[in-house]
Amino acid sequence: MTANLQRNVSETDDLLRLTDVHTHIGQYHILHGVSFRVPRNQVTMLLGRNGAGKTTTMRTIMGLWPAHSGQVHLKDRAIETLDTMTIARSGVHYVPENMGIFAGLTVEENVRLATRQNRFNQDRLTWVFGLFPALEKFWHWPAGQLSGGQKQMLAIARAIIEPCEILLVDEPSKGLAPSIIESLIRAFRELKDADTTILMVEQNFRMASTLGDHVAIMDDGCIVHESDMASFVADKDKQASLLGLSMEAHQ
Ligand SMILES: Nc1ncnc2c1ncn2[C@@H]1O[C@H](COP(=O)(O)OP(=O)(O)OP(=O)(O)O)[C@@H](O)[C@H]1O
Repeated sequence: MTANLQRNVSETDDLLRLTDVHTHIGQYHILHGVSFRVPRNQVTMLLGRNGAGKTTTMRTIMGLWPAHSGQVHLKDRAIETLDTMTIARSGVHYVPENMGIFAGLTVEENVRLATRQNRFNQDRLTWVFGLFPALEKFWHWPAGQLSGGQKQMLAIARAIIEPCEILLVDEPSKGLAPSIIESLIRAFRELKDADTTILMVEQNFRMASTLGDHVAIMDDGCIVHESDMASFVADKDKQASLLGLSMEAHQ
């Protein structure tokens, strides 16, 4: 099957799709016509050098830095003109790079605040505890006292405590020890097995290549490559030319 044909067949099952998106931050034109797809029930990795525009893309999808032009489709619905709250309510949940947790509140309070009606669905909470047992253990601790890895787990738990269509996660492995990264990889794998669609920005190549099904590479505010992860991992020359030494643990 040719690449084009493959693309046409699978395009019908994109959960999220960006088409020619331009974003300005103040006077700066940051995204220059970004187009890529996030297939349903897959993990899509958004990779690229520092300053390529990955976080800006995530924030644009969430409406935090609205697109100046272009389209963002969630299934068949155009969401690029919606406000952030409406986008989140439509099922697009975001774990920002700074994690966005409240250090002075307990783990429980942090997760409770992320529920729609200030109460837990017990089955969902049990599922989250299964993914991140440390959160159950430290349920009544102030979030500020958690380790870096546990804070990341709390940030993800807040994003998945309510069912979502797609989870956006910005650099979850940043600053974490290898053993913690391995446990995050296991948790994301379980999420994926539970049919969660994920778009992730990641600097750790092992995490990106192990978890990713699909990959989009950014450079200077544009997408410069998009393919399935397996063929990108197999093409060492392409990795070197598009990513250089920008990723940790590059193989
Ligand atoms: N608030 C801002 N005001 C002006 N320019 C900004 C702002 N935030 C980001 N930029 C610029 O936008 C470009 C893209 O930044 P962005 O954070 O999206 O890149 P990134 O690929 O996520 O980088 P990194 O991997 O370092 O996090 C960079 O040139 C950055 O300097």
